[in-house]
Amino acid sequence: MSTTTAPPTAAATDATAKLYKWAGADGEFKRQVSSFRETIAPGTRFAPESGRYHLYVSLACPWAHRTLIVRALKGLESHIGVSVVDYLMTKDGWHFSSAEETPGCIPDNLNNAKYIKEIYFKANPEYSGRFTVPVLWDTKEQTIVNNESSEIIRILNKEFNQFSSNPELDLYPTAAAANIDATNEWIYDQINNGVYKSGFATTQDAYARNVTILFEGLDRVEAILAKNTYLVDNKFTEADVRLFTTIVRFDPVYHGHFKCNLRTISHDYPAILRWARRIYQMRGIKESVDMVHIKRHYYMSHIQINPTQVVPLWNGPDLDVSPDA
Ligand SMILES: N[C@@H](CCC(=O)N[C@@H](CS)C(=O)NCC(=O)O)C(=O)O
Repeated sequence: MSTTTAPPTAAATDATAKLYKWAGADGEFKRQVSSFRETIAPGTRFAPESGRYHLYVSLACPWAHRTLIVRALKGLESHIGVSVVDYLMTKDGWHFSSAEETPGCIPDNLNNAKYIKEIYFKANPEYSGRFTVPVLWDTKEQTIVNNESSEIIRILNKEFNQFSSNPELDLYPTAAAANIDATNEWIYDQINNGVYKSGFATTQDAYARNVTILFEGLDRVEAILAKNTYLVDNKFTEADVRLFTTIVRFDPVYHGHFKCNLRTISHDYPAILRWARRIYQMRGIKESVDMVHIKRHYYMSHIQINPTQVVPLWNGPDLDVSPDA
């Protein structure tokens, strides 16, 4: 098979053009660096307050899903509001729909935006990056505090304990911080972002390299979870949350849509499956998993890789089964 397939320039559709914008000239997908990187802390411009901050999320997006999970685990639902975009990403990006139009959606009742990009322009009229979710919005300063999920989950974990119904849960304990950071690094590169690097690769070489590295990462996780209940120090931490949102999408989406098909979680990774079931069954987590949004988003939005927009039937393994079964 050719390893140097050229982009179909003349016949390129809008969607195809977008795909090639995501991948570099070397065929490798490059994820943009997030641009709003403030934190929330007492005595600063962004002080912790109940009802002041708002999350803009997609139920489909694994990065946004992390923030919803931490919000639920920490019991912050009545202190931090949420708007949920439609699963379909159009050429103007994420947009809002009513719950009647698309069940699960929560329109933007704060800024009355129709598109997520309006939130970015409200925060910075000169903004020129991608319009990604999650977004942590400050209703007082009328700006975006942060749009990087890995930082938002640390903010939610630590800065709202006075309002939290579960303040004793610490997903990033100091004693485990170095191990969590080290684990996050390779799991992000090989797995969380690895599925995208496989699925959005535009050359055979880039795809084959990344999919191989991805499965080496999953094998490494399987070996850890065969001996441990959780990824780091045998305690449930943010490292587990960050991986969970990728694993829950793996068989129903990444295996087919992103061609990550060397193995499945269901059949080939029993320890990962057991771990995923344990997490899925924690309080508040299964309610955050919306397979309709997840499957339709990927299969219907990325028309450059699925032009028919047909969505496969299978939802992946049954995560309601007891992890000890
Ligand atoms: N680094 C960001 C990545 C967020 C991200 O890439 N979100 C995707 C959805 S899964 C998005 O909104 N993409 C829109 C775009 O790139 O135009 C984070 O972890 O928060």
